Order: sequence, then C-alpha cells, then structure tokens
Amino acid sequence: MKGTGLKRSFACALAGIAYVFQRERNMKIHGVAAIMAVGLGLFLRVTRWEWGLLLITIFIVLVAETINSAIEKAVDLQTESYHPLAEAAKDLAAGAVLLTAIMAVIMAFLIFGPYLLNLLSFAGGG
Ligand SMILES: Nc1ncnc2c1ncn2[C@@H]1O[C@H](COP(=O)(O)OP(=O)(O)OP(=O)(O)O)[C@@H](O)[C@H]1O
Repeated sequence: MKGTGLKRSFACALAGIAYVFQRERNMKIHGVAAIMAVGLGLFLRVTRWEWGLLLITIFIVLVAETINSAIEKAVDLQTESYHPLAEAAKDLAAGAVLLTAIMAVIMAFLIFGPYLLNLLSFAGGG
C-alpha cells in the first residue's frame, strides 16, 4: 500500500482486518460466533459489566486469530517446504487461538448460563 503517515497506517490496518475476514475461514467462524454472542446478550439484556466482559472476550479471540494468520503468512513466506520450526511456529499460534476460544466458551457459560437457567425455570413454571 502506497503513501506515508498516519492515514496510510490506518488504511493498512483496515486492509489487514478486511483481509483476515475475507480470506481466513476460521475468522469467519469467530465472526459468526461473535454476532451470535452479541445477539444473545441483547436478547437476555445482560448487564453493562457483562457486556464489558463479553466484548473483551470477543476482541481477544479476533485479535488472536488475526495474529495467527499473520504468523502463518510470515512462515509461508520464509519456507514452503517442511521445517520443524515452521511447524512449531504455526502450532503455537494455533494453540494461542484455541486457548482464547476455550476462554470464550467458559465466559459464555458464566455469563449466559444463569440467564438461560432462569428462562428455563420460568418456562417450566418453576
Ligand atoms: N512449512 C511447514 N513445515 C512444517 N509443518 C507445517 C508447515 N506448514 C504447515 N505445517 C503444519 O500444518 C499445520 C497447518 O498449517 P496451515 O498453514 O495449513 O495452516 P491452516 O490449516 O491454514 O491453519 P488455519 O486453519 O488456522 O488457517 C500447522 O499447524 C503445522 O503443524
């Protein structure tokens, strides 16, 4: 991308975000999960603090996947043949994403669980 200065930096960053959402299948999956979590949050009317935790969790997952994609590209640029360090670099980056995804699932249970249990007991007449 040509040009200099702050405007260019911002344009490059936006291009990176567009790239990862358009080209990386896993980012699309994370995006759909994030939209569903926001939808559930709106439906269940979670509190301001819970929104904060939800948004932190969503952004951590998206950031991890974006960094993972950047590491994959950098590794592929360096070598197209098998290398144990290339394997380790990609596995580590993928592991980081998995850790954030596990955190997101736990956070979803903690935040939405009580609301959903309430709804169920209400629907069951309890
Ligand atoms: N150059 C390489 N040398 C050794 N192992 C590699 C190499 N490239 C990929 N791998 C192995 O294959 C796995 C998948 O790598 P790949 O580049 O296909 O990522 P990906 O499937 O596109 O990942 P994602 O699903 O996160 O987009 C890596 O985690 C690593 O174990």
